[in-house]
Amino acid sequence: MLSVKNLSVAFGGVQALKLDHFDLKENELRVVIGPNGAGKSTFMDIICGKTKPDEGSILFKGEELIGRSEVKITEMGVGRKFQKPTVFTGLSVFDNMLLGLKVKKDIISTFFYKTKKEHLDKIHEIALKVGLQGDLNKIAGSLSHGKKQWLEIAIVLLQDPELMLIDEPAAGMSDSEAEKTGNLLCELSNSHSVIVIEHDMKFVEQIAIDQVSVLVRGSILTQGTFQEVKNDQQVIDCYLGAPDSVQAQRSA
Ligand SMILES: Nc1ncnc2c1ncn2[C@@H]1O[C@H](COP(=O)(O)OP(=O)(O)OP(=O)(O)O)[C@@H](O)[C@H]1O
Repeated sequence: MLSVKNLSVAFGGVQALKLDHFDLKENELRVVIGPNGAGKSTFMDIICGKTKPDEGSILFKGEELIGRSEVKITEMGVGRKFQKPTVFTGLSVFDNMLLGLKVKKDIISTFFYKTKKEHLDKIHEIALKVGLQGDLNKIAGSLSHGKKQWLEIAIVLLQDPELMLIDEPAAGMSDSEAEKTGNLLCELSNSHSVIVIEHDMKFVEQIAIDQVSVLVRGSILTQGTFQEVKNDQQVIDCYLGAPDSVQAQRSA
């Protein structure tokens, strides 16, 4: 599904990413963890075309992503959810989802657009999937932080992505919202490939049904099951044992 080779980028002389290789299988859920500044968001920014790397290759279903625009990469089937919700807070949940639909958006099509039954069905199906079926008429700005995040995930799903990139989905959520989000991500991985960046190790444990990759100073330090990674002395030294890690804060 995704094959990354020799990917690197530096910002003003600071090497933000230097990945030898990174592979993701179809319908795999990969969690990427690592300290602040390790290059996790930069990695996702490069995959989705937001940041241009200095060198490297990213093959998505055999096609090169490097050099393509963000719009083209989205059209190819890569969806990105950023950490901070970016929904239109003055619009209803339904209207936010309608705007997220994958439909022709040139001026003529937009002017003559009428909501089609298949689009309505799709909005309702995805609202049900993310747990927003009872909130479609609510103003998005009135939703809890957790529900705003689910709306963001719904908007990504409306683009029919095959690969979903999800940045810190559980940040700022209550325990019950985080648990529901974890269940949703595991369910989504039955039909999508998913890469999740996360700091919260309790949440990582819930969603780490496949492999966890540990990124440190722009490179993969190690990769394995949750238990393998959690007990890896290098990971403890570089990340989990650090005084500012979420793990440390939770057990303090
Ligand atoms: N646009 C940019 N311009 C300059 N430096 C950048 C830019 N984006 C990222 N960096 C730097 O690249 C490095 C990697 O940052 P990145 O945000 O990818 O890390 P991260 O692992 O996602 O961190 P966090 O967990 O705090 O979100 C950091 O040193 C950061 O300051």
